[in-house]
Amino acid sequence: MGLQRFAIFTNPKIEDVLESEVQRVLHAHAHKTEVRPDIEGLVIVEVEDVPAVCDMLCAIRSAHYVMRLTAILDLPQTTDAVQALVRHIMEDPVNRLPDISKAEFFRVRCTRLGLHSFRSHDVEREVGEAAHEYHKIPAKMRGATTILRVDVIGDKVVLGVQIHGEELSKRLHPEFIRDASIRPNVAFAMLHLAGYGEGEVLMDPFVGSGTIALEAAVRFPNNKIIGIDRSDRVVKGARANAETLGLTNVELTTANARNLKSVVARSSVDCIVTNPPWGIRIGKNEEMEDLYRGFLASATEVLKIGGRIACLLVRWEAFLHHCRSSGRWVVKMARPIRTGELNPVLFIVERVEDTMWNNIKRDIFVLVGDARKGDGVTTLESFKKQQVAVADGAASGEKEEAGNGHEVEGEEAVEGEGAMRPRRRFSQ
Ligand SMILES: C[S@@+](CC[C@H](N)C(=O)[O-])C[C@H]1O[C@@H](n2cnc3c(N)ncnc32)[C@H](O)[C@@H]1O
Repeated sequence: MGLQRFAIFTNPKIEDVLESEVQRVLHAHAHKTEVRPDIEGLVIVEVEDVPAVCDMLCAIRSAHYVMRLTAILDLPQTTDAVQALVRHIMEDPVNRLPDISKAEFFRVRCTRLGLHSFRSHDVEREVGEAAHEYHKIPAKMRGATTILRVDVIGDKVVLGVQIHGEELSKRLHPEFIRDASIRPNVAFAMLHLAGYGEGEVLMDPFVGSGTIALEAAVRFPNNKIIGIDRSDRVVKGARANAETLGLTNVELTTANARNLKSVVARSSVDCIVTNPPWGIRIGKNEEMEDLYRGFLASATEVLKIGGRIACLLVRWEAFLHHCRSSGRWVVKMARPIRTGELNPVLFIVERVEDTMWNNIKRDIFVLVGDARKGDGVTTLESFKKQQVAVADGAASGEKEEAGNGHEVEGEEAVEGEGAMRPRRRFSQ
């Protein structure tokens, strides 16, 4: 049984998510996986060429598309780069031109990332003409099931034959898609990075065409998934997508993301995964800030303690500011994900115990105790007085003693049954 190399593309900066899914899905069949640091978005897998392998690869949800890999070439650094590339391919067509000899029709697709003096369309046209000349097979723009790929990523060119028709990441929008929709493979990565799992209630308060909610509903058919959008038209479109896909575990409702309590009970949601409006074309800074502040305040009410928000944002400063200043959130991750020409940042924040507690903790000390259990803390003023007493105790060398005996590192809140004691000086 021979080995075959496949090139799998996703959005740049989530290659690690793709690689781990490839390893899980292909399991023992994958001999080697490789993330190429010089080619953004690419994972290469060397795999046993068994019949089921293509089906397994097409089931990978963090992939945009998969190709049987023919060659990786350097892009000629000349003014006629596309023509020079075609000449280079045709010097050794057996090893460089993807094999489409059995196709009835074909078309060439090019994804281009980086700064170049040509367009994707130029590559598609020039390589298409050369392949047609060589294989004597007609090209067809619509309906061709054989897709020869020539992807230009920076100064590298990846050549191969796509092993499926439509892009895998077009799977969730059979009826309706918005301009602002993200791809399902990005939705998969957001859910994965948020640690969303079996049995958890998920909410997307800016659901749009439903990408994130539908992706979660496919993966976790027994979970409860709630999608909200303020537009009736959009909610109808997302419902149509869910119905066509036969998904029955998604509730889609018209509502405002600033008032999530109108849809779900307090502390009933485990995870919010969403991409709110980015305010690229419209939306003043203040409007976006106001929206993010309102959404975070509302999320605070419906999310359980320990629950997470995964939020993909372009103008993220206001979101981060509100997270930090409220004291209710701990930032777990900030990771840019390339989507088209933009680099939005995926924030993952976790809902932590108590506002007053965390604000004060940030100022001076982490204290042992739990305000909710009535450890003598009722108001901000009384809490501050205790701080002074505690600080005095620390200065005089009073011994630390945690109620539950757990050592706590860094910024984590300290929980326990014991009296409030100074644990660790804080700097932020
Ligand atoms: C960027 S789109 C979401 C796209 C979605 N993730 C998808 O893949 O289709 C943002 C959505 O938020 C909705 N929206 C804007 N403000 C809102 C608000 N205050 N409450 C609820 N939805 C809102 C818009 O109608 C829009 O559909």
